[in-house]
Formats: sequence, C-alpha cells, structure tokens
Amino acid sequence: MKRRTSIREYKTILPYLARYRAQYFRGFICLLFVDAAQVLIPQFVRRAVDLISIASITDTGSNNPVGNRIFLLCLGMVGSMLLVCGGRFLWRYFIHGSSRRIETELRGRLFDHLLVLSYDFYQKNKIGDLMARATSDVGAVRMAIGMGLVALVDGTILATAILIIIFIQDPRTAACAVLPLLPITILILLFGHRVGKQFQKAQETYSAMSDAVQETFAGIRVIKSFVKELWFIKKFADTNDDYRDANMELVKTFGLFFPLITFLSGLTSLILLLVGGRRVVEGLMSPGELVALFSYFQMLIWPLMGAGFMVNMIQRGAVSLGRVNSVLETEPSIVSPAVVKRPGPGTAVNEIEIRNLNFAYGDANVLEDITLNIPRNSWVGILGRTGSGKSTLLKTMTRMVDPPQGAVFVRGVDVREWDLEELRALFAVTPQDSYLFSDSIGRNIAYGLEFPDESRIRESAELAALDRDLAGFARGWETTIGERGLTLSGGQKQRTAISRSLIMGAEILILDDSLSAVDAETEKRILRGLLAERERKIRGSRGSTAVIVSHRVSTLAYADIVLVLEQGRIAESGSPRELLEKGGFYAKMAELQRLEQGEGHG
Ligand SMILES: Nc1ncnc2c1ncn2[C@@H]1O[C@H](COP(=O)(O)OP(=O)(O)OP(=O)(O)O)[C@@H](O)[C@H]1O
Repeated sequence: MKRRTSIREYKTILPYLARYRAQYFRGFICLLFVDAAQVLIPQFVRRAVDLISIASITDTGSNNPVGNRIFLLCLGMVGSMLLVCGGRFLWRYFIHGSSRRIETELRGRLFDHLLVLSYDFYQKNKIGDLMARATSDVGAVRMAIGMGLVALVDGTILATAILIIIFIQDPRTAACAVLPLLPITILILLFGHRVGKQFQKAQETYSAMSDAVQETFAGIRVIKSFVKELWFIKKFADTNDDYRDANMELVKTFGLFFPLITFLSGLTSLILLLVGGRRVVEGLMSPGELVALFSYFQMLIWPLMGAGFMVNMIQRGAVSLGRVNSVLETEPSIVSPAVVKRPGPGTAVNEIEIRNLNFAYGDANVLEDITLNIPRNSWVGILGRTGSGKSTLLKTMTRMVDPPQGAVFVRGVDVREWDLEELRALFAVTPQDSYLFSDSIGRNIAYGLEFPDESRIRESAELAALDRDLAGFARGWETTIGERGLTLSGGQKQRTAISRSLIMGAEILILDDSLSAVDAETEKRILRGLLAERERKIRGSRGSTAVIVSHRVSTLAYADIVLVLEQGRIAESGSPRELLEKGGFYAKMAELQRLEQGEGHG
C-alpha cells in the first residue's frame, strides 16, 4: 500500500477539524492573547531601560518618581507574564484536547473500517503494519493537528506582529537585521521536503519492526519447537537496526537544521549590535529601544524554529495520514448486493447447490467444474489430498471468497444475492485454524452469543466432548486459556472451537478438518452426539445440514455422501459404502488407515 503523499491527504481530517472548530477557535483566541502579552514585555523593558539610563544617583530612594515608574513597569511585566502563563494553559487545553479527541475518533474509524474489510485484504497486508498505522501513524496525525497547527498559527501571528513593531520602531535597523531571514526561509522549505521523505522511510521501517514482533510472538510455539530463537533474534535485530538507521537520518537532518537556524539568527544579533549600536551612539535611537529590538529578535527565533517544527510535523502528518487513508479508501471486496434476495418458503430442496463452479486465486485454478447438491439435513463429507481445494470450496459457500455469479446457491438463492450477514448467520463454521481468544474457556465458547447462557455453554461443550476435560481444569469454565489457547492441547483447542460454533445453533454446520487432533474414541462420541442433535433438530422442524472436511475415513463414514476432490475436481462421489466398493482413492485411504490402526493396536 505505497502511495505518493501530499498535503491533500488532510482532506480526511477536515470534517473532524470542522466539528471541533469552536474548541480550536477558543484555543487560537487564547494564543492571540498570549502573543499580545508577549510582545508587550519588551516595551516595558524599553521604558525601564530608558528610565534607568536617564536616572541619577538621587533617584535611588524609596519615594522617588523614577523608582515608582520602574516599579509600575515591573508590575506590568508580571501581569503580562501571568497572562502568558494562563493563556498557554488554556490554548493547550483547547487545542491539544481537541487533537487528542480527533486522534481517538480517527483510530476508532480506522479500526471499524479494518473490521469491515474482506478476508483477502488481510492476506495482502501484514498485521504489524496495520498496527503501526493504528498507533504511531494516527499519533503523528495528532501531532500535526495539535502542535503543528499551533506552530503554524502562532508562528505566523507572532512573526507578523514582531516584524510590524520592529519596522515601526526603526525601519533601517530592522531591514538590515532581517536579512538572514531569507536563507532561513529557504532552509525551512528544503528541510520540510527532506524530512517528509525520511519520515516515510522511518514509518515503513517501524511497520516492518512491529510486524517482526507480532509474527515472532504469534509463532512462539513453532519458534521454540524448532529452536529458532537465534534466527528470530537476528531478524528482529535487523529490523530494529533499520528503524534506528532511518531515525538517525532524521536526527542528522534535525542536528544540522537547528544549529544552522541558531547561527543565522545569531547573525541578526550581530547586525543589530553593529547597526543599532551606531544609531544609539548617534542619538537616533535610545538604549531602551535597542534592548527592546534585541528582545524582539530573540522572540523571532521561536516562530522560525516553530516554522521548522511545523513543516516537519505537517509533513509527517501528511505521510502518516496517507498511510491511514490508503486503508480507509480500500473498499471491502465482498459486500452485500444493492438488491438483496431472500429464499421463499419451501422453494429449495437443496440446502446448498453448486453448478459448474470454477474458481481461481489470481491465475491459479483451484476449483474446476464442481457440481454438487447438498440436500437439506444431509451430511456431506469431503476427502482429498492437501491443496486439492477443500477449504476453498467451503469458503465459496459463505462468501469468504467470492464465487462467480450463478455458481453457488444456498436455499435456492445465489450466495452473491444474499445479504452477507444473513447468509453467514446460517452457517456454524469451524475453520481449519481456529483462533481462540486469551479469555476463559466459557467466554470463548459463548463468544458469538450476545447474552452468555450457562446451560447453552454446557450443552455445546458436551456435544463437542469437552465436558470431561473441563472437569479436570482447576477453575472449570473460568480457566483462562492463554494467548490463542496456548495452555490447551491441540484436541482441546479444536473442541473448544467446535463448541463455539455449535452454540450458535445454526442450521448448516461446517467442520474443516476440525477433528484431526481428536482421538478416535472422542471423535466417535462427537459425531454420534451430532447425529443425535440432527434428529432432535429435525423433530423440532429445524434444519441440520453438515459439510465435513476430513482426512480420516472414520469421520467421513458418518456422512450420507462423500466427495473426493483431486486437483480441484470431483474425482469420486457417493455414499461411503459405494466408495469403498468402487476401490478408488477413498477405498485406498480406508485400507491404509485400517492398517495403520491395526499397527497402532498391535
Ligand atoms: N488465499 C489464497 N491465495 C492464493 N492461493 C491460495 C489461497 N488459499 C489457498 N490457496 C491455494 O489454493 C489451493 C487449494 O487450497 P485449499 O486450502 O482450498 O486446499 P485444501 O484442500 O483445503 O488443503 P488442506 O487439506 O491442506 O487444507 C492450494 O494450492 C493453495 O496453495
């Protein structure tokens, strides 16, 4: 998701700024007061210095007019400083507060959008990178619309006010002293361009690093079992170094920029001393005026530095917002149609019907000419070598991948014409790689329910033969299972995932190789339980269809029909008994597994 970023990226943030305009307005009014109070201070100093320069030794007593006036000027200075102090607190509250709120809203929007995006998006984008966009990129946007905007507005107001004052006070000296401002402006522009590029690189390396961390800890079991810790330490060290190097480039740029700005602004002091000093000697300017000019030129450094910060932050914000925008602008590839079709009552005999389905991932054909009817309340088993397209076939039924129009029908309606949520609600799917959340077993099972119900949790756990395992856990349902179910065995994980789908009571059950880690006896108990559940559902006039992918003939023996997939085509189909008699792949697998079991027992 690389793109050329420009200032136009900020269009996304404009509606947010418009919503918080009142807060920003209050903040900028406070800034205005702060700036006004700031430019007043050198005027107090000027008067005080001029009074001191004309005062004599007799003016040092407590009751003298000069001393009293200086005291009043000091009071004025303290008042201005208090105003600056209070104003700074208020503008920070209004502007930084708004930028924090916008940051939260933008991050929320990004998260919501990520959840809407289809399955294929997550195959193209790495999780670590997406995490970086939701954290450090959104943070950079906040800096731009907080401190960046303040630097822009404040810098402009303060610099303009100071320039007007100094030119009114002494145009000749001011004109000479502002000469170094020209190279400073050029420097700021060059700096902004360079920082933009370097920051983009830094963000990319940050994404790569956060991806390396995410991948390492998600796969910690595999890493440990393959004793690959050193390899991952090196991989992380490389990404960590890349991140450091990219940031070092930024450090170098800043390291060069700020001293240069300070040097050039130091030149203004020099010019001031030479030109202004001469004018004081010539009697064309008072010493107080010279001191005030010094103060003003010192004050000019902040808007200049601020301009550098501003350029940096606005550039960084644009780069980061570009990265956020590229996610927000991605449309989900699979959505409900504009006109939704629903099945009429009793119109379809087949729960699922597939007509001459061809499917490819890019150029790679995965399913070819699949035709299949799954009658309501039947169990269909699917067997096939790895990579033969079994999972893909299941995914076309729930539109996790999009089949072509007119190929896959559920209850007589093309899946592409179904409302996506209604379609998926018909299915209880246990995918091959079930994900468990780091929560209690009970909450993992009840995950899909709005209101967890203990009796339903118990029933579904019994159906998935998880009840006996639960009795062995110290805290029963409340047992926390660690990240991705780290503390459970493979079979326990699979059965927790099965319970989680069964609890939804959906009418079509899909088990994608979900019993592979379960022993033969438990498998038998689960399948018999599911068959009994089917009878109960049918008696209650509810549907209970199942599509079961398995490499085990013992699982498929419970199905009404079994299909054998070979390189995306249906090579065999029929009842398990018919397939045994045919002597094809199914029969060969049955024989092989029978021998293996015999050896295991022998
Ligand atoms: N998202 C994807 N993008 C590209 N190719 C894919 C994708 N998912 C699967 N494939 C490829 O499609 C083919 C079929 O994959 P599929 O997962 O459907 O097979 P399977 O029969 O379920 O395999 P297994 O028994 O190993 O689970 C494989 O060659 C696989 O590499």
